Amino acid sequence: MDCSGLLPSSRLFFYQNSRVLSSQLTSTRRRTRTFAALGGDCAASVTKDHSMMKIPHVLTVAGSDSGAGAGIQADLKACAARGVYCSTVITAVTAQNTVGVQGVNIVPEEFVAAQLKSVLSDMQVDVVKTGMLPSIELIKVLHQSLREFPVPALVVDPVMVSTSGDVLAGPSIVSGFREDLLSIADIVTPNVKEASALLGGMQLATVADMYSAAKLLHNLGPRNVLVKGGDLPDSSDAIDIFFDGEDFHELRSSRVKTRNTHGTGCTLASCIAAELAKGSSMLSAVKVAKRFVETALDYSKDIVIGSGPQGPFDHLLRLKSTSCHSYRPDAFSPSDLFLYAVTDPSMNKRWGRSVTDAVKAAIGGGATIIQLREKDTDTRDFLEAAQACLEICRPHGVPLLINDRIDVALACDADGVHIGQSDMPAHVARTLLGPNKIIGVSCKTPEQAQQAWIDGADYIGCGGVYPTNTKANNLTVGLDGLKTVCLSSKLPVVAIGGIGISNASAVMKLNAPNLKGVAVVSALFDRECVLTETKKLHAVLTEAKQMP
Ligand SMILES: Nc1ncnc2c1ncn2[C@@H]1O[C@H](COP(=O)(O)OP(=O)(O)OP(=O)(O)O)[C@@H](O)[C@H]1O
Ligand SMILES: Cc1ncc(CO)c(N)n1
Ligand SMILES: [Mg+2]
Repeated sequence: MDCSGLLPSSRLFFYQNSRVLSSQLTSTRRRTRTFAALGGDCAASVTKDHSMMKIPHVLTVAGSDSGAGAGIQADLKACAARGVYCSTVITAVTAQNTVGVQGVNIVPEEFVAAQLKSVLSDMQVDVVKTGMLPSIELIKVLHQSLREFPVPALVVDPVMVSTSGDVLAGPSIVSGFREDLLSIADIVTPNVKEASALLGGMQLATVADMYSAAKLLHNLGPRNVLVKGGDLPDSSDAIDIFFDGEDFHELRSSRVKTRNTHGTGCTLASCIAAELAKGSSMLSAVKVAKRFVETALDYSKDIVIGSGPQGPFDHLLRLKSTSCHSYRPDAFSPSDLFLYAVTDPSMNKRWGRSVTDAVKAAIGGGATIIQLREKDTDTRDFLEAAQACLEICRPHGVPLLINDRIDVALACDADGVHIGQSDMPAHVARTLLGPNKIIGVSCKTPEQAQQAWIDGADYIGCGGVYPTNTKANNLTVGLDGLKTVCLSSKLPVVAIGGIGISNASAVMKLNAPNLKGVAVVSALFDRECVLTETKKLHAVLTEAKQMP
């Protein structure tokens, strides 16, 4: 199919030769035989407007993996994880899973050409990364497109054999790589089997062989070579050999013990491309990419996806925290504020109990949300306490919030934070924590409540309602102040400050529809039996709720 039919011809003409040079790729040493980039015109004028932002852009030309561990899907995830835009030209659709490759359907040449033209004629691609190129004809199509639409850099991952041993591009492809792509590649990244195939079947069994292969491959024309040793037999480290034509670098990382290594090669190449698009030098791009793969493998070593011998890993380092053990279906429900327990290390110390025992007892008594307020606790101890408390809270579906410390909340993947007026602004916390975490803000006035809403908070903590010893120099707002804040905001409110069994009912009788509960410290934790006190308070609140 001819894609020019899709565009008005004048527009197509307009787009031809539209290129913006970005990053230092263009200013670094480039051989004349690599693609010379053309100067700007219409697209350049767009990016000259300083209110517009040029986004680093990788185009991957690769195959689809239905299991989404490798190929196009790995490339998209790797670029997303590295903060780079990724467009996609699909060369083949594979039926693939953790067992192996069950089928390959090659996309017709004309349609690969059409995809290439669509992307390259319009979008400002910084780096093209190639993966599965299953026929010599497709290599020719790519070569031709890159002539027509030059790009600043080309990363060639010469995909031939997957780690599962399945052939993704037959031996006839070798001449295509050698004749058309290697000479224009800024880097080529074969695994040991692919390096062997590109070198006519050379034996590659040791690290020394990888050095020799890197040198011989460099003679075929790429500016840099990375021979990847992920599949090197009998090696306890994951060793890759980088050669830039002058110096060798032996890049080592510890070998992560995991079955989840499907797509490491695609990910590594995409990550190299992403770093280049951001302006990195080649060696630092390769080092960052290798560290990224190692980190992602280590994070994902225990996850189970599929039943075959080789599983995918988690590029975004997110899946474990949303697994069935720890997933709370609702990010935040205002009814969680009903009986809000706030811990205090000095009270726990006074009564000789650990924070975990305190949290267990509070949940046992009916607390609906827990806030860890570990003032003056070392960061390391705070994090350990938070991790231990999360293990208690999660099975009960009780959210755990961290007071003040966004870093601790992020580190332990807590359910959210509670922040005061002098802590980090709520909108910054929201950016750091993402859309799903709970953010509560202490407010004493309608203005502060308004700001909390604007900043994306989930609830307001309003107080001190009554005088309290827990917080020094705390201004008491009283029931009137609480009511004013409740009426001024759409956000759910929890009342705090000097509230206990004797006065909780009076607070709830305020009858503001968005007043959802009370937060308590001393009334639960400065007592001998947390369980009993929590139960009593729960009963009082339940009764108050039932009153007309
Ligand atoms: N178990 C592991 N632990 C740490 N790093 C690894 C491991 N396995 C592979 N790597 C690294 O991952 C990168 C990709 O290497 P590998 O040799 O597996 O590529 P590949 O065979 O092309 O991958 P695939 O075909 O699975 O996409 C290399 O940097 C390699 O060192
Ligand atoms: C589509 C595709 N590309 C690359 C690889 C290499 O891992 C794979 N398994 N599948
Ligand atoms: Mg591998």
